[in-house]
Amino acid sequence: MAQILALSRPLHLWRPPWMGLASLHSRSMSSLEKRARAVFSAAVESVQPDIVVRRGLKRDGNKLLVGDQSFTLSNNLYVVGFGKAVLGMAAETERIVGDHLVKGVVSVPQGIQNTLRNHGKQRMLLEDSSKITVMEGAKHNLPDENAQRSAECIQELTSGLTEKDLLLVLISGGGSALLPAPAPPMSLQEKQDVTRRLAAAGATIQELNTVRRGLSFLKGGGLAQCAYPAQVVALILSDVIGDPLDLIASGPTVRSETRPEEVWAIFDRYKLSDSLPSSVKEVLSKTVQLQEQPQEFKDHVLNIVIGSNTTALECASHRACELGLRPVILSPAVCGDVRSVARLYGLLSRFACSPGKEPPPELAAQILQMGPEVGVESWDLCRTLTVLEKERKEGWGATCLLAGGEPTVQLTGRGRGGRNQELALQVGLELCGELRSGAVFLSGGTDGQDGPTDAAGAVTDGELMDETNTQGLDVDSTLTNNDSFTFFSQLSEGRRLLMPGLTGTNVMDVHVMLLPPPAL
Ligand SMILES: Nc1ncnc2c1ncn2[C@@H]1O[C@H](COP(=O)(O)OP(=O)(O)OP(=O)(O)O)[C@@H](O)[C@H]1O
Ligand SMILES: O=C(O)[C@H](O)CO
Repeated sequence: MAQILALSRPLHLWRPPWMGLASLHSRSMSSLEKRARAVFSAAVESVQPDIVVRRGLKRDGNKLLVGDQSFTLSNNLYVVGFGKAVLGMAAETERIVGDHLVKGVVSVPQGIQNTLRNHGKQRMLLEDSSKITVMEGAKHNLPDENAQRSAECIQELTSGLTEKDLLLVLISGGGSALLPAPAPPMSLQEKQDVTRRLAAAGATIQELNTVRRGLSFLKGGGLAQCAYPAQVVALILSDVIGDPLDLIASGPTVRSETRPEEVWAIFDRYKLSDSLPSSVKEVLSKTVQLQEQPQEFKDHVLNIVIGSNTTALECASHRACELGLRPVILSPAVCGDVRSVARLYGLLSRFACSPGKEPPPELAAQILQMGPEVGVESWDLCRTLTVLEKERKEGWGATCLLAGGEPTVQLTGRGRGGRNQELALQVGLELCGELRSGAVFLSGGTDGQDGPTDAAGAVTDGELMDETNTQGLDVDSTLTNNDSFTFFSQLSEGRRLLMPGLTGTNVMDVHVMLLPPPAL
């Protein structure tokens, strides 16, 4: 039972008993902060490329077991892949089924082999004897000539397969830019310009990839079409909310019914329709005759998600239990503006930690009202509130609230930062209200990068403003300039930054909020 210290400060500076003096405070906070970081590390570890491939591919002699299906291996195996995590996926695939592998081609980000080597991630690299050709490209995540050559090699390999062959397709985030195949007569440059303008206009990944599918002959099921009549098995590491098979890397193995009018509607929404090259209009004017697929064509493709944000949160939850925390998963689909998401987390921390027998009655309604704004379903919010209420009453340990997704930031400045660092800062401000509950918040990108910075995210708590004011930093100008990386780099020598380095995986962002029990 925590020692109850006499309330020797004005109420607005009140701190719960477990925080006590500064030295005790830093120790208890470092304990909570260390555990938040450990939970995040467990989340990232659980979706490492080798681990997800081992989870998705089982070997039983000459049988390859994927999901509930079994495929016969007889030196008939081919591998293609494209995405930021695909090199590690290919390395593990070759360790499992390399004895039946004829050949393969993977399209991976420019410079990734050196980066992984420099990060000591040898397990994510192919052996010198590998039968898989590694092709690097798509610098800065933009489709370029190198990536186009990779796509041509992948197309050439898949187009030559027969019904006796088995094609493993490894797919992860960043795959769209690594498999560029503009439908003629569009040029790569024209496709690149359209993609860049749409992203700059604020198009969501769903909109972006719907357009990409409409303008590419390999996306939207085109790759599976090339491989027919070979058996296709796509192993997918999802970096899109809801794990939509037809949108992850623009669904090259998922036949999509992208109609021209869908694409035009997106161009109209972002006011690009009147400034498109004629080649785009020509591609979209070709009426795509979507014949009813023969059943055997549908049967020849198996798409399976082998890792996602949900996977990461479930493993984070187990780690939280091991660390003496009580986990509750809110949702893997958090989205919307970081300010709204921060507001939700602030309300949830008050609901869980405000002193007294019951939470303030108005909080539950305010929290439920925010659901649509941040992409969280009402039943997920109700379930979470029920758990938080129950844990208030039992109050034997801190609650570990887990969530994931991909919030957005309206960029108004030219500073250096990322959505995870900006979210952590905004939540820190929420936690600095009159209730100093001792809550700790962490937001991190599972790929180890947050925006164009070396940080994955940051950790904040109710002491943030005291620390900031003591060190003379200015939060308002930081937020106006979207300069969260500079802010956290300067604050306490950067100790609040999350710096795991390149992780080799990507299942969007993970949010961890540790909520100590309320004082009675
Ligand atoms: N200075 C900044 N402050 C806050 N957010 C920023 C800043 N610069 C960029 N961003 C946000 O970061 C997002 C890009 O994040 P990031 O580079 O981590 O890629 P991503 O969305 O994770 O995609 P991928 O899955 O390919 O890594 C942009 O959508 C932008 O909103
Ligand atoms: O490559 C892409 O399209 C994005 O990472 C979404 O999967």
